[in-house]
This record gives sequence, structure tokens and C-alpha cells, in this order.
Amino acid sequence: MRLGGRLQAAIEILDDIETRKRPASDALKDWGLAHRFAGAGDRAVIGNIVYDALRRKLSIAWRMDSADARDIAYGALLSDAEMSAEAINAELADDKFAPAPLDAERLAAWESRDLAEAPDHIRADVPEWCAPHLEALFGNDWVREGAALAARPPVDLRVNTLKASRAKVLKELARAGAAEAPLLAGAVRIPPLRALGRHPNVQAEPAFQKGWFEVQDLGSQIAGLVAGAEPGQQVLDYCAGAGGKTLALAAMMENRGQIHAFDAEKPRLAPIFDRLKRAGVRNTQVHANPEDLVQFEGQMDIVLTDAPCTGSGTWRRRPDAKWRLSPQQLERREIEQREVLDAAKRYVKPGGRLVYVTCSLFASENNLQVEAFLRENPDYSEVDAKPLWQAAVPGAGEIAPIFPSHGMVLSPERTFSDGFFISVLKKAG
Ligand SMILES: C[S@@+](CC[C@H](N)C(=O)[O-])C[C@H]1O[C@@H](n2cnc3c(N)ncnc32)[C@H](O)[C@@H]1O
Repeated sequence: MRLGGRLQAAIEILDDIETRKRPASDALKDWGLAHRFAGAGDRAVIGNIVYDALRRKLSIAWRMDSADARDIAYGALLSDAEMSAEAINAELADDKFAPAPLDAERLAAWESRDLAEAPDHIRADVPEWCAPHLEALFGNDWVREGAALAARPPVDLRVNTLKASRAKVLKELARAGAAEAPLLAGAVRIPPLRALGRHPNVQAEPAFQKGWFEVQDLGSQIAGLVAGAEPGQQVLDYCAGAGGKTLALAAMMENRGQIHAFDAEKPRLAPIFDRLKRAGVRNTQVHANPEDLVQFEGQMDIVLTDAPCTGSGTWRRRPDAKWRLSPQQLERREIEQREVLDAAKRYVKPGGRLVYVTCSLFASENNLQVEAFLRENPDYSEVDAKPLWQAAVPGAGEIAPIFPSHGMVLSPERTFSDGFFISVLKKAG
């Protein structure tokens, strides 16, 4: 396929996402199934245009003076894909599969409008109702932080120290553009895509099959480190899901002690078994039945609650979720978070730690949840977040998260990662 056909496909998929309010990954998958002639290169470029357009939907629409899917897709080519209007027109000129050309009026708007004059939530590319939430956390920096959540993300890898070193992984993935990640000695980063490039499929690499690394955002790796699991401890990963943090904890514990990985939704645990095997983890038991956990009440050195959340810190990677999120969903997540904290606390031993993590940047899911928990549970106290950060990320230098009450907040602007909130609470001994 040439650019014209790919662009037309991206426009149809954007329309599908908008009208049926469905996840981008589903819409892309369905398009791929219905167009089997399209190769991997076609699908990658179409996916790039769709994701770029979704990340910057509001700012592109404002500059184009149009919210039409076609104009947004053209805007994505003009911005993240780094193409000039002349280059786009030249590529599309004799392509019978291309959409109608970029309208002269739209192009004039694009070239004359200065985004600096747009309303704040448009510059930040976030739904207007989310603005107060981000402002509450970031103050005057909130627009910059929102815009950073609309940029292309890198691919981060966590080196599995049970099997490999960073040097080994870097050597193996040199051709994929892998480099040292910032902040963490055990992390590797493949920088964000440029133009219409394509990320290598690192999971097809022999080094991945051998369990040398996992795909995991830097922020998620830091959350695991801040949890502070040590060899020999008893740890409950209460919202283990597919096990991203379980694997990180197992490596920190050098396969010694015991991890219990639980999730209330059994299907979410499905990938964990293969991942544990590939990573060479031997100290983890997986539990789908809450009754299994009764025996662990009051026994755990650490209980990690990587709670269900809006995912507002991961909008770089799932920009469609940004536009689907509603205040009602936020309320539901807050209720679930209270339930998770309330249930998880009973497994912490006296003197043990309850670690609360979200990939959200909304105070109501983060420090306000912890504040309410501490009010209702006077046997818990907050562990000062600054020394926790310094211990987990000793080479950070001037780079630091935000320290709101009761924890730390990572963000693309502050810590070059997805957005995360991490809070560590100690139970009286
Ligand atoms: C953010 S995800 C976990 C991601 C995982 N820890 C990782 O690092 O890959 C949150 C998980 O919490 C689970 N969950 C939701 N409500 C729960 C509850 N009441 N008890 C336990 N797990 C719950 C969800 O099924 C989901 O898998």
C-alpha cells in the first residue's frame, strides 16, 4: 500500500473508534482482519497515524479548525509524522486509494493558527472535565504535563536480573535501537518513533523468548523498586493482573522468599504462568481464589496493591482511553480502590508495609485515597516518600517526582516515564 491507502484506512478506523466508542486496538485489529492483503508495514503506519491523531485530537482539531477524522489524520501527518503539505500532496497525487486532498482552507488554518492561543485543555490535549484534576496535582505546570502525555512514548524494557545483565540485553537489541534508559541501571529504552517509522517487535527476539527482559514502562519499574521487596520476604501482589510487577518483585527478591500473586479477575492472570516460566521465577504462587489468601492474614512483609484506576498516567500509550473516560468511570474506580485497600490491609503483618500504586494522575485516586485510608486506619502511618525515591533511584540527581501528600508522582515531564502514584504505608508493629 502507498501512503494514500494507508491514510484512507486510518481515517476509516478513526471514524469507527469515534462513532462506536471502541478501543483503538479492537478497531485496528478488525480492520486488519478485513484487509488481509495489508502487510505488517502497512499496519504499522496506519496504527501510527491513528495513535498520533488520538493523542493530539483536540490540538490538531483546533489548528485545523475541523474535528473531521480526515482533517485530524492529515494533522497527524503534518505534526508527529513530520511531513510538509507539499510532501503529502506529492505522495498522494496519483494514488487512486488516497482520500480527498487536504482542503486549502484547512491548511491555511493549520498554518496561521498558533496553539499558544488555544484554551488550556486544548493545549494539554485532555478532556475539559479532566483539567481541574491535573491542575490540582501539577499547579501551573499542568498544561505542559498534559501535553507530555500526548507525545509518542518510548518502549521501555526491564532487564531480568535473574537471567541477564543490561549490557547483555543492549548488545542483543543493538539493531533495534536499544539504549540505556534514564534513571535506572536495570532499564533499557528504545526511543519514541520518528516520523512514519516502525518499532521493532522486541517480543519476537530470541532474547525475549529466553526471558532476558520484559516490556515494562520505566514508571512501573520504579514502582516495583519503591515497594522495596527483599530476598527472603513474604510478599502479596494483591492486584497482580498479567504479573508485570510480580516479575519485577521476584527479580528483586532473587527468587528467595515467597510471592503470592492474586487478582480478583481470574482471566487477567492468564498470561502470568508463561511469563513466570520464561523469566525463571521460582518463588511465586498464583491465586485466583480469595479463600486461598485467608491463611496469609497478618503474615505479609509487603502487600502491593497496584490498584485498578483510570490509567490517566498512561495516555501516551492508550490515547483512546483518554476520550472514553467519564466522571462516572472515575467514581467507579475510586470505589474499587477503597475496596482493594480495605481488603488488602488485612494481610499485612505488624510492622509490615502496604504499598499503594496507581497509573493515574488524579488526586482523588491517589493521595486523597491514602488520606482517607490513614484517617480510618490509625494503625497505619505514611513512610516518607523522599528517602524511598532516593533509595530506589540512587542515580537520579536533580531529577525528582512530585511529592504531594502521602506519596510520590512520576510523570513523563518529571521522570521520563508514564504517570504513576506510589505510596508506602507502614503498619504499627
Ligand atoms: C493496574 S492492574 C494490575 C497490573 C499488574 N499489577 C501489572 O503490573 O501488570 C489492576 C488489577 O486489579 C485487579 N482488581 C480489580 N479489583 C480488584 C479487587 N477487588 N481485588 C483484587 N484485584 C482487583 C484487576 O483485575 C486488574 O488486573
